[in-house]
Amino acid sequence: MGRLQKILIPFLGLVLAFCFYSARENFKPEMLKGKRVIVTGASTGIGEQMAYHLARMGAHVLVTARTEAKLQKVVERCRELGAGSAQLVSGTLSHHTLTPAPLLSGGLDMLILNHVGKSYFSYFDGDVRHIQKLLDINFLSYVAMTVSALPMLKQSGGSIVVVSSMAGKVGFPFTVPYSATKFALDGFFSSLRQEFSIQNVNVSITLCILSFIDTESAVRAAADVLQMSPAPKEECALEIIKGGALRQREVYYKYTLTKIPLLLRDWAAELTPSLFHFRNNSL
Ligand SMILES: NC(=O)C1=CN([C@@H]2O[C@H](COP(=O)(O)OP(=O)(O)OC[C@H]3O[C@@H](n4cnc5c(N)ncnc54)[C@H](OP(=O)(O)O)[C@@H]3O)[C@@H](O)[C@H]2O)C=CC1
Ligand SMILES: C[C@H](CCC(=O)O)[C@H]1CC[C@H]2[C@@H]3C(=O)C[C@@H]4C[C@H](O)CC[C@]4(C)[C@H]3CC[C@]12C
Repeated sequence: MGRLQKILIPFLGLVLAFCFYSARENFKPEMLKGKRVIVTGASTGIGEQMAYHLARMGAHVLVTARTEAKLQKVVERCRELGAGSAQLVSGTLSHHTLTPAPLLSGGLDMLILNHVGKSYFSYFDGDVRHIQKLLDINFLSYVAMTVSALPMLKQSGGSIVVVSSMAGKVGFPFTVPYSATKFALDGFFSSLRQEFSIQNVNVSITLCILSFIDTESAVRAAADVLQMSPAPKEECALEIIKGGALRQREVYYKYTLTKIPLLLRDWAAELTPSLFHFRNNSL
């Protein structure tokens, strides 16, 4: 890396950090009051905490996961915390999943795609079928739910929030299948965001790039191997909601060194529409 880059990259990072953090001060919890929000993967972990934050803000919350008993407890807690309403839909999410109907009868303001299938934190074992299954749960079901929810979100001028990972922006060892699914999310939703911008579709897409978070599944899988402490899931959940409510393109949580060079790549994406000739917003 040249001398100029050694000066430029940290400086750029500081400038962007200022922009990033100053925007967060515009968030007000009342932004979510009365809003209709679906949170997937909300029976535990970050999704469960997002449901509770949304409940405290007075949102109408619909939570999904496979384990109905856990979801029932989350719904009860949401009602105690002041949710406008709290509902659940239980079942496996896969590529043919449609967005849960109950809440959609009244419309939808925010779709938070958060669920994740079980994977391992060790060397890739060559199991292609596992990757196929994980792509279905972690990626294709996100696409299917987005397609199904889009008419409602266009009507409300709503938001899509996609929970991804630093492992979906940078190749880490021991996360090969999982990382492939998270990179796919970046490709699909970052490209879709560019099309929404060209076609003036008033639906925001927020990609959330998370570092190591102290959920039971992640700590169990990786705490012994990693040289870093996991960040709190409660704070992480709130940062995701803030980013979606402020219609930010990307939310990074936690802020780590690997973020700075990534911001340059994010900027590069902004230049892509200028590479095309458009006639009335179409090719
Ligand atoms: N924790 C971390 O360190 C990091 C997490 N992330 C991302 O954050 C998000 C949440 O992670 P985290 O809270 O740790 O995950 P958890 O394992 O704690 O929760 C996963 C959720 O997804 C649900 N789920 C699992 N399989 C399916 C399925 N086939 N269909 C529908 N729902 C399913 C689970 O409920 P049930 O089993 O009842 O279905 C649960 O509610 C994920 O997208 C993850 O990739 C990103 C970076 C770091
Ligand atoms: C070590 C990484 C953070 C480095 C940085 O912030 O600069 C972590 C970033 C993402 C983590 C993985 C992840 O996305 C969740 C997985 C969930 C699994 O259940 C097990 C753990 C993870 C592979 C987790 C491991 C640490 C990260 C790669």
